[in-house]
Amino acid sequence: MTVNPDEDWNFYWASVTTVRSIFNPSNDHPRLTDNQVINHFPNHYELTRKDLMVKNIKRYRRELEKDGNLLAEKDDYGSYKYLDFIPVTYMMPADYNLFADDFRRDPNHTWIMKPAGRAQGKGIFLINKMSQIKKWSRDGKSVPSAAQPRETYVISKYIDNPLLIGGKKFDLRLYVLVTSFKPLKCYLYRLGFGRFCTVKYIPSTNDIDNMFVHLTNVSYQKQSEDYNSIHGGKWSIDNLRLYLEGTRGKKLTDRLFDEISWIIVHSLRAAAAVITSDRHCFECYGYDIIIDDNLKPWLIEVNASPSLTSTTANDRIMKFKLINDILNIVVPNGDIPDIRTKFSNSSSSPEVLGNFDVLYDEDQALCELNDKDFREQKARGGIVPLISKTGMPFGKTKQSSAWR
Ligand SMILES: Nc1ncnc2c1ncn2[C@@H]1O[C@H](COP(=O)(O)OP(=O)(O)OP(=O)(O)O)[C@@H](O)[C@H]1O
Repeated sequence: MTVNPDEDWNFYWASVTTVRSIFNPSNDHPRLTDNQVINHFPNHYELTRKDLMVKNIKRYRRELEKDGNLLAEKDDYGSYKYLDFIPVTYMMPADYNLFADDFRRDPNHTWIMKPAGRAQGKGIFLINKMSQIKKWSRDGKSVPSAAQPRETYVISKYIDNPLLIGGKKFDLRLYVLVTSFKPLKCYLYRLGFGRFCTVKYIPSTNDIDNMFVHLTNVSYQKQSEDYNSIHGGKWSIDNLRLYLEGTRGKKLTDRLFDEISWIIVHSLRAAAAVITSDRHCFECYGYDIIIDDNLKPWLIEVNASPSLTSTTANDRIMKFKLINDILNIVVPNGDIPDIRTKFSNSSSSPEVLGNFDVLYDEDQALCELNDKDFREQKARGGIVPLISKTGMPFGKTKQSSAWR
């Protein structure tokens, strides 16, 4: 759809395709006015395409490491101590040799192949033999041409020890609103949920073709004959949290949710270096997180257009609230937006935040670090000040307010 941004609108909830067209410099669109806000950043795909997200997080870690930043410290096995939150991932076919080396070192591990730019579980498959990837490589060779180049895939280490509830695998769908990347300001929604598989998880090598066991996407699970349309295979974060506190204890549960906040903030910081922080833009991302049975969270993917369709009555209420709460933050009081004072007036008061909590506000984080703390941190190796409003480093020592 082509849209003339000069039309009479102030707030646009657009598809990613429309946004691409609006920000495409070769299109003949007039510039957006100061009174127009839109729901995607121009190059959001730096975070929301699977391959680019991984590339940017890897670059972010490398840069911190080069700066001698303590955040990029590694353990004795060479893994990042604090920033090891994405499964080992390679681009295919570009990184084929690197992947092959890794595969040979640990030939019993299962890997998951995913087309970089698709969604809803489409085109995903699991492999645990080198012959399977060779076959994929051979089959693809006949297809690509200059006009239709080969689709990029990512291949990631499969998290084969997911935390199970009732014997089933699940992941978390969390909503994160970003109103600015530079400085970074982001909000976390309290009403996320767990999305469960319909079939019990059996970590057997024979079962790698049954995607009802392995993929938690609702769009996929809906096709299963075991799909329950009353609860839709979803469980609220509050209930999940209660369950985890009951089974694993409060301390470990708090730490898990702190680590999830940590992952979100650092993935956004990684993207902030390359995303155009256009002041007309805000974006609500759908974060997909898998928790393993050691209660370690892993970032699987960030979606630019998380589904707003509802599968159950509760879902409909939650999504209604989500849209309402986003609107209250980005268009406070229903006033005409003005990007010169973008979302600045009231966007942190509880009435405006609704079910959102400010997760990270770079402006505030920097201001609230007093000189002494800052100098001490610098002296300890130039650590980037990533400090919550309470003065505590995010995710490491105190439960962030977003989950209370
Ligand atoms: N490394 C992994 N380890 C274990 N499970 C994974 C891994 N990567 C993906 N999955 C499973 O596969 C599902 C689909 O993966 P992913 O979200 O990356 O693809 P998608 O098709 O883009 O889905 P979406 O519709 O959420 O955009 C995840 O929800 C998760 O259940």
